[in-house]
Amino acid sequence: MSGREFFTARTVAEARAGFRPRRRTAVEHVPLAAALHRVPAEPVPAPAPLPGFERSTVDGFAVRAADTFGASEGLPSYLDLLGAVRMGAAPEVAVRPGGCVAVPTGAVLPEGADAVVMVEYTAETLPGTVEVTRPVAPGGGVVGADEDVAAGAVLVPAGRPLRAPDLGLLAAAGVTAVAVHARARVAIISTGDEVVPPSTVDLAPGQVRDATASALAGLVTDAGGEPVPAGIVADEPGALKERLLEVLPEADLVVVSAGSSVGARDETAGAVAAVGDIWCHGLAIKPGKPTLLADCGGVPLVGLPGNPLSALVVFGQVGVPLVWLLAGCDTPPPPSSTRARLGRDLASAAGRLDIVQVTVREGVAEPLFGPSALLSVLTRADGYLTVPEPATGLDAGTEVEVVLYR
Ligand SMILES: Nc1nc2c(c(=O)[nH]1)N[C@H]1C(S)=C(S)[C@@H](COP(=O)(O)OP(=O)(O)OC[C@H]3O[C@@H](n4cnc5c(N)ncnc54)[C@H](O)[C@@H]3O)O[C@H]1N2
Ligand code: MOO
Repeated sequence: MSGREFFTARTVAEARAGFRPRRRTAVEHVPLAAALHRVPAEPVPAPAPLPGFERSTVDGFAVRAADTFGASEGLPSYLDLLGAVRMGAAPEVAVRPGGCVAVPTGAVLPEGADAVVMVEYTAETLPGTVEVTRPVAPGGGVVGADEDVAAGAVLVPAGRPLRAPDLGLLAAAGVTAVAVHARARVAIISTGDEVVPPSTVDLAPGQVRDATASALAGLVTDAGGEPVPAGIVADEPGALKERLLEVLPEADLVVVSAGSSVGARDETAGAVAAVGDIWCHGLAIKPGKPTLLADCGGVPLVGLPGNPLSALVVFGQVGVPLVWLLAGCDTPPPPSSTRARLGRDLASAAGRLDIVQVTVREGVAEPLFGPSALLSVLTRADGYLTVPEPATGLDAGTEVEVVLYR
Protein backbone atom coordinates (compact mmCIF):
# COMPACT_ATOMS: atom_id res chain seq x y z
CA MET A 1 0.00 0.00 0.00
CA SER A 2 1.31 3.46 -0.83
CA GLY A 3 2.13 5.57 2.22
CA ARG A 4 0.01 8.35 0.78
CA GLU A 5 -3.34 6.60 1.07
CA PHE A 6 -5.54 6.18 4.07
CA PHE A 7 -5.65 2.64 5.32
CA THR A 8 -8.31 0.89 7.40
CA ALA A 9 -10.96 3.51 6.63
CA ARG A 10 -14.25 2.99 8.51
CA THR A 11 -17.70 4.49 8.63
CA VAL A 12 -18.84 6.63 11.54
CA ALA A 13 -21.44 3.99 12.42
CA GLU A 14 -18.67 1.37 12.65
CA ALA A 15 -16.57 3.67 14.79
CA ARG A 16 -19.43 4.39 17.19
CA ALA A 17 -20.24 0.70 17.55
CA GLY A 18 -16.74 -0.74 17.49
CA PHE A 19 -14.39 1.84 18.97
CA ARG A 20 -15.60 1.61 22.54
CA PRO A 21 -12.88 1.60 25.18
CA ARG A 22 -13.49 -0.50 28.30
CA ARG A 23 -11.80 2.11 30.47
CA ARG A 24 -13.98 4.05 32.92
CA THR A 25 -12.94 6.87 35.22
CA ALA A 26 -12.67 6.35 38.96
CA VAL A 27 -15.62 6.91 41.29
CA GLU A 28 -15.74 9.94 43.60
CA HIS A 29 -18.33 11.33 46.00
CA VAL A 30 -19.65 14.81 45.31
CA PRO A 31 -22.17 16.95 47.20
CA LEU A 32 -25.48 17.66 45.45
CA ALA A 33 -24.40 21.23 44.71
CA ALA A 34 -21.61 19.86 42.50
CA ALA A 35 -23.54 16.92 41.03
CA LEU A 36 -25.40 18.52 38.10
CA HIS A 37 -24.65 16.61 34.84
CA ARG A 38 -22.36 14.19 36.66
CA VAL A 39 -22.87 10.48 35.98
CA PRO A 40 -23.87 8.27 38.95
CA ALA A 41 -21.67 5.19 39.20
CA GLU A 42 -24.43 3.14 40.87
CA PRO A 43 -28.21 3.45 41.01
CA VAL A 44 -29.18 5.40 44.12
CA PRO A 45 -32.00 3.66 46.05
CA ALA A 46 -34.54 5.54 48.14
CA PRO A 47 -33.75 4.98 51.84
CA ALA A 48 -37.44 5.51 52.70
CA PRO A 49 -40.70 6.03 50.81
CA LEU A 50 -41.55 9.45 49.41
CA PRO A 51 -43.41 11.59 50.34
CA GLY A 52 -43.41 9.36 53.45
CA PHE A 53 -46.98 10.12 54.55
CA GLU A 54 -50.40 10.26 52.94
CA ARG A 55 -50.78 13.84 51.84
CA SER A 56 -53.39 16.27 50.56
CA THR A 57 -52.72 17.75 47.09
CA VAL A 58 -55.32 20.50 47.40
CA ASP A 59 -56.58 23.11 49.84
CA GLY A 60 -59.88 21.80 51.13
CA PHE A 61 -61.51 19.37 53.55
CA ALA A 62 -60.45 15.81 54.32
CA VAL A 63 -63.53 13.59 54.15
CA ARG A 64 -64.78 10.05 53.80
CA ALA A 65 -65.49 10.03 50.05
CA ALA A 66 -68.72 8.08 50.62
CA ASP A 67 -70.11 11.05 52.58
CA THR A 68 -69.95 13.19 49.42
CA PHE A 69 -71.55 10.74 46.97
CA GLY A 70 -74.53 12.32 45.25
CA ALA A 71 -73.68 15.83 46.48
CA SER A 72 -74.64 18.66 44.11
CA GLU A 73 -75.26 22.43 44.16
CA GLY A 74 -78.94 21.74 44.55
CA LEU A 75 -78.53 19.03 47.18
CA PRO A 76 -75.24 19.49 49.08
CA SER A 77 -73.84 17.07 51.67
CA TYR A 78 -73.59 18.67 55.09
CA LEU A 79 -70.53 17.69 57.13
CA ASP A 80 -69.43 18.63 60.66
CA LEU A 81 -66.19 20.60 60.70
CA LEU A 82 -64.09 18.74 63.29
CA GLY A 83 -60.91 20.79 63.17
CA ALA A 84 -57.91 21.63 61.01
CA VAL A 85 -54.50 20.13 60.22
CA ARG A 86 -51.47 22.41 60.49
CA MET A 87 -48.68 22.25 57.89
CA GLY A 88 -45.65 20.34 59.06
CA ALA A 89 -47.49 18.80 62.01
CA ALA A 90 -49.29 15.55 62.73
CA PRO A 91 -53.12 15.82 62.65
CA GLU A 92 -54.64 16.14 66.10
CA VAL A 93 -58.08 15.08 64.97
CA ALA A 94 -59.49 12.17 62.92
CA VAL A 95 -62.37 12.19 60.42
CA ARG A 96 -65.42 10.25 61.49
CA PRO A 97 -68.50 9.52 59.38
CA GLY A 98 -70.37 12.71 58.60
CA GLY A 99 -67.39 14.86 59.56
CA CYS A 100 -64.56 16.70 57.82
CA VAL A 101 -61.22 18.34 58.71
CA ALA A 102 -59.75 21.43 57.01
CA VAL A 103 -56.42 20.65 55.29
CA PRO A 104 -53.99 22.87 53.36
CA THR A 105 -52.16 21.53 50.25
CA GLY A 106 -49.38 19.21 51.34
CA ALA A 107 -50.67 18.53 54.85
CA VAL A 108 -50.90 15.05 56.39
CA LEU A 109 -54.21 13.34 55.63
CA PRO A 110 -55.96 12.78 58.99
CA GLU A 111 -56.96 9.29 60.03
CA GLY A 112 -60.36 8.16 58.83
CA ALA A 113 -60.25 10.29 55.67
CA ASP A 114 -59.79 8.79 52.20
CA ALA A 115 -60.16 11.91 50.03
CA VAL A 116 -59.96 15.70 50.07
CA VAL A 117 -62.66 17.85 48.54
CA MET A 118 -61.40 21.15 47.10
CA VAL A 119 -62.42 24.31 48.94
CA GLU A 120 -64.01 25.58 45.68
CA TYR A 121 -66.70 22.90 46.00
CA THR A 122 -67.60 23.74 49.57
CA ALA A 123 -69.21 26.53 51.54
CA GLU A 124 -69.27 27.24 55.26
CA THR A 125 -72.74 28.75 55.53
CA LEU A 126 -73.20 27.93 59.19
CA PRO A 127 -70.22 28.00 61.59
CA GLY A 128 -69.08 24.42 62.17
CA THR A 129 -70.89 23.00 59.13
CA VAL A 130 -69.38 22.50 55.67
CA GLU A 131 -71.59 22.18 52.62
CA VAL A 132 -70.07 19.96 49.91
CA THR A 133 -71.48 20.60 46.42
CA ARG A 134 -69.51 18.08 44.38
CA PRO A 135 -68.65 14.44 45.13
CA VAL A 136 -65.06 13.30 45.43
CA ALA A 137 -63.90 9.73 44.67
CA PRO A 138 -61.83 7.73 47.19
CA GLY A 139 -58.20 8.83 46.75
CA GLY A 140 -59.24 12.15 45.17
CA GLY A 141 -57.02 15.07 46.22
CA VAL A 142 -54.57 12.71 47.94
CA VAL A 143 -51.14 11.18 47.16
CA GLY A 144 -50.08 7.93 48.84
CA ALA A 145 -47.17 7.65 51.27
CA ASP A 146 -44.97 5.93 48.67
CA GLU A 147 -46.61 7.23 45.52
CA ASP A 148 -43.61 9.36 44.49
CA VAL A 149 -40.97 6.70 45.22
CA ALA A 150 -41.28 3.39 47.11
CA ALA A 151 -38.64 2.50 49.70
CA GLY A 152 -35.69 0.87 47.95
CA ALA A 153 -36.82 2.02 44.47
CA VAL A 154 -34.29 3.77 42.26
CA LEU A 155 -34.14 7.53 42.79
CA VAL A 156 -31.61 8.04 39.98
CA PRO A 157 -30.19 5.36 37.68
CA ALA A 158 -26.51 4.71 37.08
CA GLY A 159 -25.07 5.96 33.81
CA ARG A 160 -27.46 8.83 33.10
CA PRO A 161 -26.14 12.36 33.74
CA LEU A 162 -27.99 13.98 36.62
CA ARG A 163 -30.56 16.61 35.72
CA ALA A 164 -31.94 19.37 37.93
CA PRO A 165 -35.05 17.40 39.04
CA ASP A 166 -32.79 14.45 40.01
CA LEU A 167 -31.03 16.76 42.48
CA GLY A 168 -34.44 17.69 43.89
CA LEU A 169 -35.51 14.06 44.31
CA LEU A 170 -32.20 13.14 45.97
CA ALA A 171 -32.54 16.10 48.32
CA ALA A 172 -36.12 15.11 49.18
CA ALA A 173 -34.84 11.64 50.06
CA GLY A 174 -32.10 13.08 52.27
CA VAL A 175 -29.32 11.94 49.95
CA THR A 176 -26.82 14.82 50.03
CA ALA A 177 -23.84 13.28 48.22
CA VAL A 178 -23.64 11.00 45.19
CA ALA A 179 -21.03 8.51 43.96
CA VAL A 180 -20.27 9.67 40.43
CA HIS A 181 -17.63 8.92 37.84
CA ALA A 182 -14.76 11.38 37.77
CA ARG A 183 -14.75 13.70 34.76
CA ALA A 184 -12.82 12.19 31.88
CA ARG A 185 -9.46 13.97 31.54
CA VAL A 186 -8.95 14.80 27.89
CA ALA A 187 -5.42 15.77 26.83
CA ILE A 188 -5.55 18.13 23.85
CA ILE A 189 -2.49 18.33 21.62
CA SER A 190 -2.21 20.58 18.57
CA THR A 191 0.41 19.89 15.93
CA GLY A 192 1.97 21.90 13.13
CA ASP A 193 5.03 24.11 12.61
CA GLU A 194 2.74 26.99 11.68
CA VAL A 195 0.53 26.77 14.81
CA VAL A 196 1.38 29.24 17.60
CA PRO A 197 -0.33 30.01 20.93
CA PRO A 198 -3.42 32.27 20.82
CA SER A 199 -1.54 34.84 22.91
CA THR A 200 0.90 35.47 20.06
CA VAL A 201 0.49 39.15 19.13
CA ASP A 202 2.50 39.42 15.92
CA LEU A 203 2.27 36.51 13.53
CA ALA A 204 5.15 35.71 11.19
CA PRO A 205 4.06 35.00 7.59
CA GLY A 206 2.29 31.63 7.43
CA GLN A 207 1.73 31.33 11.17
CA VAL A 208 -1.77 30.77 12.59
CA ARG A 209 -2.94 30.93 16.17
CA ASP A 210 -4.17 27.66 17.63
CA ALA A 211 -7.95 27.83 17.15
CA THR A 212 -8.67 24.14 17.59
CA ALA A 213 -7.46 23.54 21.15
CA SER A 214 -9.66 26.24 22.70
CA ALA A 215 -12.73 25.09 20.81
CA LEU A 216 -12.10 21.43 21.64
CA ALA A 217 -11.75 22.34 25.31
CA GLY A 218 -15.24 23.85 25.07
CA LEU A 219 -16.68 20.67 23.56
CA VAL A 220 -14.97 18.55 26.22
CA THR A 221 -16.36 20.72 29.02
CA ASP A 222 -19.83 20.58 27.45
CA ALA A 223 -19.58 16.77 27.48
CA GLY A 224 -18.79 16.75 31.18
CA GLY A 225 -15.06 16.17 30.66
CA GLU A 226 -12.01 17.99 31.96
CA PRO A 227 -9.87 19.46 29.18
CA VAL A 228 -6.14 19.16 29.83
CA PRO A 229 -4.23 21.52 27.49
CA ALA A 230 -1.16 19.67 26.25
CA GLY A 231 0.37 22.30 24.01
CA ILE A 232 1.52 22.56 20.44
CA VAL A 233 3.93 20.05 18.96
CA ALA A 234 6.10 20.88 15.94
CA ASP A 235 6.26 18.62 12.89
CA GLU A 236 9.57 17.13 13.95
CA PRO A 237 10.21 13.42 13.87
CA GLY A 238 9.83 12.03 17.36
CA ALA A 239 8.32 15.16 18.94
CA LEU A 240 4.72 13.94 18.94
CA LYS A 241 5.64 10.48 20.18
CA GLU A 242 7.53 12.07 23.07
CA ARG A 243 4.55 14.29 23.97
CA LEU A 244 2.17 11.32 23.77
CA LEU A 245 4.32 9.33 26.17
CA GLU A 246 4.21 12.30 28.59
CA VAL A 247 0.42 12.78 28.51
CA LEU A 248 -0.85 9.20 28.23
CA PRO A 249 -0.31 8.20 31.89
CA GLU A 250 -2.49 11.10 33.09
CA ALA A 251 -5.22 10.99 30.42
CA ASP A 252 -8.49 9.12 29.89
CA LEU A 253 -8.61 10.28 26.27
CA VAL A 254 -6.00 11.93 24.05
CA VAL A 255 -6.92 14.20 21.16
CA VAL A 256 -4.35 15.21 18.56
CA SER A 257 -5.30 17.71 15.90
CA ALA A 258 -3.74 17.94 12.43
CA GLY A 259 -1.11 15.87 10.77
CA SER A 260 -3.25 12.86 10.00
CA SER A 261 -3.77 13.60 6.32
CA VAL A 262 -1.62 12.36 3.47
CA GLY A 263 0.92 15.19 3.27
CA ALA A 264 4.60 14.39 3.45
CA ARG A 265 4.97 16.02 6.89
CA ASP A 266 1.90 14.37 8.39
CA GLU A 267 3.47 12.62 11.35
CA THR A 268 0.51 11.68 13.50
CA ALA A 269 -0.08 8.13 12.27
CA GLY A 270 3.58 7.20 12.70
CA ALA A 271 3.81 8.62 16.20
CA VAL A 272 0.56 6.98 17.27
CA ALA A 273 1.57 3.62 15.81
CA ALA A 274 4.70 3.81 17.96
CA VAL A 275 2.68 4.09 21.19
CA GLY A 276 -0.53 2.18 20.39
CA ASP A 277 -2.67 0.29 17.89
CA ILE A 278 -4.39 2.19 15.13
CA TRP A 279 -8.06 1.15 14.93
CA CYS A 280 -8.82 3.20 11.83
CA HIS A 281 -7.13 5.81 9.71
CA GLY A 282 -9.69 7.54 7.54
CA LEU A 283 -13.35 7.97 8.44
CA ALA A 284 -16.20 8.07 5.91
CA ILE A 285 -17.39 11.52 6.97
CA LYS A 286 -17.49 14.89 5.29
CA PRO A 287 -15.86 17.00 6.47
CA GLY A 288 -13.28 15.10 8.44
CA LYS A 289 -12.00 12.18 6.40
CA PRO A 290 -8.41 12.41 7.73
CA THR A 291 -9.40 11.08 11.14
CA LEU A 292 -7.50 8.46 13.09
CA LEU A 293 -8.66 6.34 16.01
CA ALA A 294 -6.25 4.35 18.13
CA ASP A 295 -5.95 2.44 21.36
CA CYS A 296 -2.87 3.38 23.37
CA GLY A 297 -2.67 0.72 26.05
CA GLY A 298 -6.32 1.18 27.04
CA VAL A 299 -6.38 4.96 26.53
CA PRO A 300 -8.32 5.89 23.39
CA LEU A 301 -6.76 8.44 21.05
CA VAL A 302 -8.57 10.52 18.45
CA GLY A 303 -6.47 12.07 15.71
CA LEU A 304 -8.43 14.92 14.14
CA PRO A 305 -8.11 16.68 10.79
CA GLY A 306 -6.13 19.91 10.79
CA ASN A 307 -8.86 22.21 9.55
CA PRO A 308 -10.44 23.49 12.78
CA LEU A 309 -13.97 23.21 11.37
CA SER A 310 -13.43 19.58 10.41
CA ALA A 311 -11.73 18.82 13.71
CA LEU A 312 -14.73 20.13 15.65
CA VAL A 313 -17.28 18.34 13.47
CA VAL A 314 -15.49 15.02 13.88
CA PHE A 315 -14.94 15.49 17.59
CA GLY A 316 -18.67 16.14 17.98
CA GLN A 317 -19.48 12.88 16.18
CA VAL A 318 -16.91 10.48 17.65
CA GLY A 319 -15.09 12.30 20.46
CA VAL A 320 -17.98 13.66 22.51
CA PRO A 321 -19.65 10.22 22.89
CA LEU A 322 -16.28 8.87 24.10
CA VAL A 323 -15.95 11.59 26.75
CA TRP A 324 -19.36 10.58 28.11
CA LEU A 325 -18.66 6.84 27.82
CA LEU A 326 -15.36 7.09 29.72
CA ALA A 327 -17.28 8.72 32.56
CA GLY A 328 -19.78 5.86 32.68
CA CYS A 329 -22.49 7.23 30.39
CA ASP A 330 -23.49 4.88 27.57
CA THR A 331 -26.10 7.12 26.05
CA PRO A 332 -25.16 10.81 26.03
CA PRO A 333 -27.98 13.28 26.73
CA PRO A 334 -29.69 13.97 23.41
CA PRO A 335 -28.96 17.41 21.93
CA SER A 336 -31.91 19.67 21.25
CA SER A 337 -33.11 19.60 17.68
CA THR A 338 -35.79 21.02 15.47
CA ARG A 339 -37.59 19.86 12.34
CA ALA A 340 -37.16 22.03 9.26
CA ARG A 341 -37.56 21.90 5.49
CA LEU A 342 -34.34 21.77 3.50
CA GLY A 343 -33.86 24.98 1.50
CA ARG A 344 -31.98 23.42 -1.43
CA ASP A 345 -30.75 20.12 -2.90
CA LEU A 346 -27.79 18.50 -1.18
CA ALA A 347 -25.55 15.99 -2.95
CA SER A 348 -23.70 13.30 -1.02
CA ALA A 349 -21.92 10.01 -1.65
CA ALA A 350 -23.43 6.74 -0.49
CA GLY A 351 -21.45 5.19 2.37
CA ARG A 352 -20.36 8.54 3.78
CA LEU A 353 -21.91 10.58 6.58
CA ASP A 354 -22.25 14.23 5.62
CA ILE A 355 -22.52 16.87 8.32
CA VAL A 356 -23.99 20.03 6.84
CA GLN A 357 -23.97 23.32 8.74
CA VAL A 358 -27.24 25.23 8.42
CA THR A 359 -29.09 28.29 9.52
CA VAL A 360 -32.75 27.83 10.43
CA ARG A 361 -35.20 30.62 9.67
CA GLU A 362 -38.98 30.18 9.77
CA GLY A 363 -38.76 26.43 9.47
CA VAL A 364 -36.30 26.41 6.55
CA ALA A 365 -32.82 24.93 6.95
CA GLU A 366 -30.42 26.74 4.63
CA PRO A 367 -27.03 25.04 4.13
CA LEU A 368 -23.93 27.15 4.72
CA PHE A 369 -21.32 26.27 2.16
CA GLY A 370 -17.63 27.10 2.21
CA PRO A 371 -14.36 25.21 2.49
CA SER A 372 -13.56 23.44 5.77
CA ALA A 373 -10.67 25.87 6.06
CA LEU A 374 -13.18 28.54 7.18
CA LEU A 375 -14.04 28.21 10.86
CA SER A 376 -16.62 31.01 10.71
CA VAL A 377 -19.01 28.68 8.88
CA LEU A 378 -19.46 26.98 12.25
CA THR A 379 -19.91 30.18 14.22
CA ARG A 380 -22.59 31.38 11.80
CA ALA A 381 -24.55 28.11 11.86
CA ASP A 382 -27.58 27.54 14.07
CA GLY A 383 -26.98 23.81 13.92
CA TYR A 384 -26.27 20.95 11.57
CA LEU A 385 -28.12 18.25 9.70
CA THR A 386 -26.79 14.88 8.61
CA VAL A 387 -27.11 13.18 5.26
CA PRO A 388 -27.15 9.54 6.42
CA GLU A 389 -24.52 7.06 5.28
CA PRO A 390 -26.70 5.17 2.76
CA ALA A 391 -28.17 8.32 1.10
CA THR A 392 -26.87 9.87 -2.12
CA GLY A 393 -28.31 13.25 -1.24
CA LEU A 394 -31.40 15.07 -0.08
CA ASP A 395 -33.90 16.98 -2.20
CA ALA A 396 -34.94 20.55 -1.46
CA GLY A 397 -38.12 20.53 0.61
CA THR A 398 -37.26 17.29 2.44
CA GLU A 399 -38.11 17.43 6.13
CA VAL A 400 -34.86 17.25 8.07
CA GLU A 401 -33.86 17.14 11.71
CA VAL A 402 -31.46 19.95 12.64
CA VAL A 403 -29.33 19.43 15.74
CA LEU A 404 -29.13 22.85 17.36
CA TYR A 405 -26.04 24.43 18.87
CA ARG A 406 -26.53 25.95 22.26
N1 LIG B 1 -3.92 15.93 -1.26
C1 LIG B 1 -4.79 16.02 -0.27
N2 LIG B 1 -4.72 17.10 0.51
C2 LIG B 1 -5.60 17.24 1.52
C3 LIG B 1 -6.58 16.25 1.73
C4 LIG B 1 -6.61 15.12 0.92
O1 LIG B 1 -7.43 14.20 1.07
N3 LIG B 1 -5.68 15.05 -0.07
N4 LIG B 1 -7.50 16.45 2.75
C5 LIG B 1 -7.74 17.82 3.13
C6 LIG B 1 -8.53 17.85 4.32
S1 LIG B 1 -10.15 17.42 4.11
C7 LIG B 1 -8.05 18.28 5.52
S2 LIG B 1 -9.10 18.41 6.85
C8 LIG B 1 -6.66 18.59 5.70
C9 LIG B 1 -6.21 17.81 6.93
O2 LIG B 1 -4.86 17.78 6.98
P1 LIG B 1 -4.08 17.45 8.30
O3 LIG B 1 -4.96 16.77 9.26
O4 LIG B 1 -2.86 16.74 7.90
O5 LIG B 1 -3.75 18.89 8.91
P2 LIG B 1 -2.71 20.01 8.43
O6 LIG B 1 -2.41 19.80 7.00
O7 LIG B 1 -1.64 20.09 9.38
O8 LIG B 1 -3.61 21.29 8.61
C10 LIG B 1 -4.70 21.60 7.79
C11 LIG B 1 -5.06 23.08 7.96
O9 LIG B 1 -5.50 23.32 9.26
C12 LIG B 1 -4.72 24.35 9.90
N5 LIG B 1 -4.57 24.03 11.31
C13 LIG B 1 -4.03 22.91 11.80
N6 LIG B 1 -4.06 22.95 13.15
C14 LIG B 1 -4.64 24.10 13.52
C15 LIG B 1 -4.94 24.69 14.76
N7 LIG B 1 -4.67 24.06 15.91
N8 LIG B 1 -5.52 25.91 14.76
C16 LIG B 1 -5.79 26.54 13.59
N9 LIG B 1 -5.53 26.01 12.37
C17 LIG B 1 -4.95 24.82 12.33
C18 LIG B 1 -3.40 24.29 9.20
O10 LIG B 1 -2.70 25.47 9.34
C19 LIG B 1 -3.86 24.00 7.77
O11 LIG B 1 -4.29 25.19 7.18
O12 LIG B 1 -5.90 18.23 4.60
C20 LIG B 1 -6.45 18.62 3.36
N10 LIG B 1 -5.53 18.35 2.32
O1 MOO C 1 -11.91 16.44 6.21
MO1 MOO C 1 -11.29 17.93 5.84
O2 MOO C 1 -11.43 17.46 7.41
O3 MOO C 1 -12.89 17.83 5.05
O4 MOO C 1 -11.70 19.55 5.91
